[in-house]
Formats: sequence, C-alpha cells, structure tokens
Amino acid sequence: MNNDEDAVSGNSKEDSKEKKHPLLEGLVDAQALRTMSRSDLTALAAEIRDVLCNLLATRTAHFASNLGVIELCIALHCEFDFQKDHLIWDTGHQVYPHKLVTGRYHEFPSIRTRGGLMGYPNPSESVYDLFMTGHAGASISTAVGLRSGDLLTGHSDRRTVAVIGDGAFPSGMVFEALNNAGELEDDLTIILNDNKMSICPRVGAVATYLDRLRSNPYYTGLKTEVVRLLEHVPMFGDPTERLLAQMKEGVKAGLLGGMLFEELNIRYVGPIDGHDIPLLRKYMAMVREMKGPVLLHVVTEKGHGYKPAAEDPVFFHTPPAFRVEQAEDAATPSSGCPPFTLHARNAIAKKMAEDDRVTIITAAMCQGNKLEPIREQFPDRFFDVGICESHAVAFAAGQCKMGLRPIVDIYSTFLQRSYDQIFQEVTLQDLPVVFMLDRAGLTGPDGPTHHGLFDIGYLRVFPNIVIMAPGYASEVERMLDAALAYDHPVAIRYPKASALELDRNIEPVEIGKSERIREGIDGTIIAFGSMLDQALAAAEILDGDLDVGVVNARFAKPIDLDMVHSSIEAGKFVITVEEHTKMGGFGSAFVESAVERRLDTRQVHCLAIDDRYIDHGDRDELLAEQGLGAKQIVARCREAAGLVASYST
Ligand SMILES: Cc1ncc(C[n+]2csc(CCOP(=O)(O)OP(=O)(O)O)c2C)c(N)n1
Ligand SMILES: CC(=O)[C@@H](O)[C@H](O)COP(=O)(O)O
Ligand SMILES: [Mg+2]
Repeated sequence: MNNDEDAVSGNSKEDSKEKKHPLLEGLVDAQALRTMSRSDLTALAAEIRDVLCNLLATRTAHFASNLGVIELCIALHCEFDFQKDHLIWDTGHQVYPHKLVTGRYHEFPSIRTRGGLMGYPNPSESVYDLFMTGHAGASISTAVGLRSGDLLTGHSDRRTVAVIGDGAFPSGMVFEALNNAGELEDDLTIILNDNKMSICPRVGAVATYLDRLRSNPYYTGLKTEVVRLLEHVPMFGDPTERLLAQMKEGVKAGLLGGMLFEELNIRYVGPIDGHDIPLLRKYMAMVREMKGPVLLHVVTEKGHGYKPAAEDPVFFHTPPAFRVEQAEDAATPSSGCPPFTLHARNAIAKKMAEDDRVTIITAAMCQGNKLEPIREQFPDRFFDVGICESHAVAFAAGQCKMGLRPIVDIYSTFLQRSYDQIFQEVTLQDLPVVFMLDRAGLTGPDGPTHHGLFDIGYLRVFPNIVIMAPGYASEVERMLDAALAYDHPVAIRYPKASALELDRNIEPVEIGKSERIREGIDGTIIAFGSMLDQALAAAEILDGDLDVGVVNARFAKPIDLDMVHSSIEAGKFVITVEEHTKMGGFGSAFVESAVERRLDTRQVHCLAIDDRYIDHGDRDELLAEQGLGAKQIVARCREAAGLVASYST
C-alpha cells in the first residue's frame, strides 16, 4: 500500500458519476470476500480507507487505529466465516473496517451519532458483533469462554479468534486469560496487532519484549528466507509437524522468538507484516488449522495509508473533524470555556510543583487527561502504568504507605476495573489516594461503555472515602487542595464538558460543606457538580415566575446535613440534579440522610439518569433526553410548585 495521502481517492466529477465505492456498496455481508481476487481485495482496502477519511471530514471518530487494521480485517474475513466462527475485537474502537465489510456500509455515515451506528461492536446491529465492548483487555477471556462453550455444546467445528492490540495486551486480564488458555489447550487464535502504540506510545516491559520480537532478524532481514521456508511446508499437512519444521529451522538459525508465549503453552507465530493481504491470508490459514491456543504476531502501522495519521498517531487516535481542525482539541466543548480536564491538569501540575510528595498515575490516558506537560515537567513523579487500572490503584496504595500523595487520574468508567483495589488496598486501609475522576457523566459519542454514570454509587458504599464534584472552574483547584490536605481517600468527579466560569470568592473548600449560590423562597435546586450550570440557567429562566434558590452541593459523601435540613425545612420543593444514575447517586444519598433524620421527603424530587444503559449521542442532546437540561429542570420546578399538572411518569 502506498503510504501517502494520494492513497485516498479524490472527488473528481468523473468519479461522482460512478459508484463511489463499488465493492463496498455491493457487500451485504462478508461472504463475498472469501472469493474475491487479490486485486479486488486491494481495491477494497482502498475503498475502506477512502470511507474512513471522508468520515473524518465530518466528525470526531477513532481514526488511526482503524486505518491500521484494514488489511488485517480483510484477511480475517477471507479466511474465516464469522457468521459461524467467533471474532472478538479487543476494546472495539478499531471495528470500523469490520462494520464496512459486514453489510453496514450504507449506514456508516451515521456512526457515533444519536440513533446511528455505534462506534464499537454492537450485537443489535449485526450477527458479526458478539459483545458490546469499549473497555480494553477482555477479548482473550471471552474468546476462551466461547471456545469452551462451543466444545461443551457440540460446536467444535467453529473457530474462535481474538484480535488484541499491543496497548491492551499488558492488561492483567490478558495474562489471566493466557494462563487459562495454556492449561485448557483448546483451539484458539489470538492475533496480536502490534503497532507500537497505545493511544500514546505504549509503555512497560511487555512493550519492550514486543520490540525485541520485532527487531528479531526473523522479522527484519531474514523474514523472506523464513517465508520461503514456509512455502515448502504443505498447507494441509499435519499442522503440528509443520509448526515443528518451522520452529526447527527457526531455532537452527537462532531466529525464533516468542518464548514467553511458548512457555505458557501458547504457540507463537510471527511477527508478520500486517499490511500484506496475501501473506496475512497464508498465515491465517495456517494458524486456523493448528491445534491448541496460537498467537499470531502481526505488525501494523497505526494510521497506515494516510500520511498525517501515520506520522502523528496520537493526535489521530480520535482527531477533531477536519472542518473544526482549528478547535483546541476534541475535549474542548463548543461553549469555548476550557474543559474541567484542563483545570484538573493545571491544578495537579501546581500541586506537584508545590509538594514533591505528590505523584500522578495514569492508566494509559495521558493524552485524554491532557497530562503531557506534566509528563515532561515531572518525569520522576509521572507514572503511566499502561491499560492496567487495577494495578494503578494498588500501586497508588503502595506509594501512600511510603508517605507519598498519589493522584490517580482516571476516567470514571475505567476505574470500574479497579473495584476490589479501591475496596481492599485503599478504603480498607484508609489510605489518602486522590482519584481525579474524569469523564464522570455522559461522555457523548462513545456511548454506554464510556459514560461515567456509576461512580458515586460504586464508591459511596465504602467507608472512609469522600466524594466531591466541582460545579465551576475555580473549584477544581480548591477541591484538590482540600483532598490533598485530607488524610483519607478522596474522589473528585467531573465530566467531559466545559467548566462553568463563576466569579466566586476564593474560600477554601471545607470537607462536607455545600455552598449556596443563589437565594430563593419558592423552592431549592440542589446541583451536584456539573449540573450547577443547568440549575443556574433554570433559575434564571424561572425568574419573575418562581424565586428559586440554587445550592452547589459539592459533597455526595459526607453529605452536608445542615443543607439537607435547611432545604427541606423551608417547606418548599427541593429538586436534586446530578449527571449520574439515580440509583445510588447524590439524590439517593440526600433522601437516605433525610429519611434517617425523620425529615419529610414528600417534596423532594431527584433528577438523575434512568436505570438503563444510555446510548451514544451528543452530550447536550442526551442530557435533555434525560430531563437534565435547563428547560427540563424548569418544567420540573413549575410542576413541583404546582404551577402545572404533574408529569405522568
Ligand atoms: C479498560 C480501558 N482502559 C483504557 C481505555 C482507553 N483506550 C482505548 S484504546 C486505548 C489504546 C489501545 O491500544 P491498542 O490496544 O494497542 O490499540 P490501537 O489503538 O493501537 O490499535 C486505550 C488506552 C479503554 N478503552 N479501556
Ligand atoms: C477507545 C477509547 O476508549 C478511547 O479512545 C476513548 O474513546 C477516548 O475518549 P475521549 O475522546 O473522551 O478521550
Ligand atoms: Mg496498538
């Protein structure tokens, strides 16, 4: 493939008269790939690249990872029949070519928009998608389970394939799965898609090991020799014999790597060029027939076929749409105010400069959390542990024991991977780990796997932890000050959104104390964190009609009991608002504490996210749909005040 911008077709007038993507347009499923000619498969790869580049003109989407797996995806669908066989793409962000060749070309322009295709595998879209995923590291476990299920239910003729990236590969779960697979010895194909990248350049000892495998002469200079050797090994002979022949020759020449896998009873084959369709097919046909678990190491280039993406795969992981290329970055919302993430990063940098006990830990989300300047400025206190959230939390606990003040900067949804470490290593020991919980709320186009809607609930149940949420920009730093001055675990949650700029006096944040922002005699809106802007906007809209007070709750745990008392005892309606699922959230904590103190909760209304998984879409759209936009809060206030008939639901 020509690694050049020219690889992406232009839009000439003559082209537009013809079908733009003739091969893709005709695909109802992936069956046709199995009989396509080599030249058609090459043309198909070019069509897929063109579709991906056109998509990027219109919206933010996962880009470089998808460009890098086009040939791999085509070869997989040529050599397996995934209407019958099982295919699991780890994480699932690189599934666009797979969607295109499995009959979703015509819907593809809707991807990542409300009601459109999901940006991840989705079983309700296609039989080719087995699990709805978005979190990294689970593919080999589910594949081992699928194979085991097939064997127990009489489907041993089915093949099972897991494709996993080198960034996801060091996850603890992967090694748990290999441990099990090596013992079970069931047939399983693991494709390791090694592009030397996570979102940022990958880190850790496994990455170094993969580097060693890639620099092996087997892959570099002498690869063709070995390929030639393989040509002489009959394709349909005994696979074990064939592998042994390959290994014998490899070992003789000192060429074979992968001993880590071999020692775990996983056959290792590769590394091979992941952009050469015929070569990929040849190896896939081989590993398909092998007995037991096999790992095929495939080397690809993230961003392949579009030069800017190949040169800067970090930016092109999820770049902003071309038409808004001037925007600061994908996480900067349209209001133009800087996002909470930026305020958090600046506050962290300040604390690290002031106090050399403060460390920062990320689980492969340096770019998303905007931590690059901190990585540069404090290399000794910056720890990217890879996609290993459980480890990140236990590691932080270890640092605490030695007198350090670690900050785990992590997306709310990914912290779910560390649940037991939060329990045992942090809260049970009552260690002062600070969790900066980014993306806590509706994250938008990533959808149900990425919305951070459960953290208050899953953290609140543990003794010792404090949970707070800033309602506006300047609170972020003050909350971090309070957290680091406190000798117990603390979580600070904030969404993927711009931070409201409020001109408030700079008083320190006191643990367990809320802040009244606006007085009002007809009722009170109590906003938790990010909902403060919607609450204030609602109060403004109601002005002249209803005089509504607004409280910035700040704490879900410990909740401000004086605030609970005073708001209820005012005898007017109280509406709690939060960007979190209703069950176990802030409103739930509010009502629990009111009931415990025998307060009358009949005029308390809790606005929160429904008890169901929320689809992908624009955040504002989703907030409105969930009754959390300013207009919907206004309607609930009118209804609570008896100005309009009550909602039927
Ligand atoms: C549990 C979990 N942690 C973090 C992430 C965020 N994340 C998504 S893709 C990615 C990088 C994955 O790298 P790799 O598997 O090598 O895929 P590539 O993008 O290189 O194709 C990360 C860190 C995630 N999806 N799930
Ligand atoms: C696949 C994945 O998990 C990440 O790429 C995620 O989509 C990043 O989300 P943000 O764009 O909010 O950083
Ligand atoms: Mg990778």
